[in-house]
Amino acid sequence: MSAAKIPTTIVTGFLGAGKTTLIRHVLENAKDRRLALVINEFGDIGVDGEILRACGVENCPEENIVELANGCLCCTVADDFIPAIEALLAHEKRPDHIIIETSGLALPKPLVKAFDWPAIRSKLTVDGVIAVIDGKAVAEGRFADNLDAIAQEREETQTIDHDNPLEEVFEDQLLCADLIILNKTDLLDADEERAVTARLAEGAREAAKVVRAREGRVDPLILLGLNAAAESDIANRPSHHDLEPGHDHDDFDSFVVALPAIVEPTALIERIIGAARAHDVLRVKGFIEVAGKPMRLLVQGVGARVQHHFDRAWKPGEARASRLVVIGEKGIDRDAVIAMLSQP
Ligand SMILES: Nc1nc2c(ncn2[C@@H]2O[C@H](COP(=O)(O)OP(=O)(O)OP(=O)(O)O)[C@@H](O)[C@H]2O)c(=O)[nH]1
Repeated sequence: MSAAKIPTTIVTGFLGAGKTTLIRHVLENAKDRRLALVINEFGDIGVDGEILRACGVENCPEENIVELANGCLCCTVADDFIPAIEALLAHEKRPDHIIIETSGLALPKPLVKAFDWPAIRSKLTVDGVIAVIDGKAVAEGRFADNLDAIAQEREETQTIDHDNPLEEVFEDQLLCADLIILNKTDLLDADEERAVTARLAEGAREAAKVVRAREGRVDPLILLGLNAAAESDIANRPSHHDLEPGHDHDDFDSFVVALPAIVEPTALIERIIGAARAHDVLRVKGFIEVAGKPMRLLVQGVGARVQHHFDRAWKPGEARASRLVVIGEKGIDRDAVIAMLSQP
């Protein structure tokens, strides 16, 4: 008997939108299914994989978590993605469902296309593309272009061209989605939420539903089992890059800042906020050693909104390195950011 295709969910969404948070919620609440994860990050440090491994849930054992750090899955489909999937399928127990977290800068469409390749098509199907949206970032105009103007341009010229690289990535992710999670609703007032919902509905495919969420808390029954077979529906998922080659993450830059152990988290958080404001840092994340503490400090910044908490104890023998990955637009003043973050 030939095995049924394994449903695979692609989770897309701009840097810091809440993809890892959403996946963590799925891991903790879909215990009836054996899950596998493929996690792709733009920066050099595998922070998302670390966070998800730290959940330690039985339905997603460590061997089922594959990390593809330092790259962008959409550009390395053949080199990285296919071998990762083959390795997952080689395990004795096949996963019931695979979840792929793409990097915040990845375009989902090339990945969906890979599911149309014979080697993958016979084994997997794209159950759905889920776009996680940072509602506050949209409300603040982070990806601003007037969606009416975009729709009109698309109608008139069949192309969508923007100066703002953030917007192109955001738009591509939205246009590929079967389901849109409007996340961070706790940061939106009623007017903002109405406006953002309307903009998402305009920018997305007609079939895509918008579901509101806080901390990615959405019932896995809503997220998994969409049966979209997106690989057979690629033509209906327009992209900025359909007519022009090239990829937007050339417009972004990432680097790692190594720090000594800190004494006081608040002072570091203030420095990160200062650097984010002064140099338009898009994303900061990493683990920090706090002198005298047995736990590692997880630091997460999305723009100037920075959160931190101790996520788990350092393991015996584990290098207690303090490293933050920083992502900004190309041309970000790397030295100035490093100097600001490194101040004693
Ligand atoms: N206020 C608020 N913060 C949230 C919510 N969901 C996630 N966050 C925070 O946003 C930050 C980024 O969340 P992640 O889940 O790491 O986002 P991501 O999309 O995986 O980020 P990248 O993989 O770096 O692109 C973290 O500090 C989260 O705690 C939410 O609903 N409300």
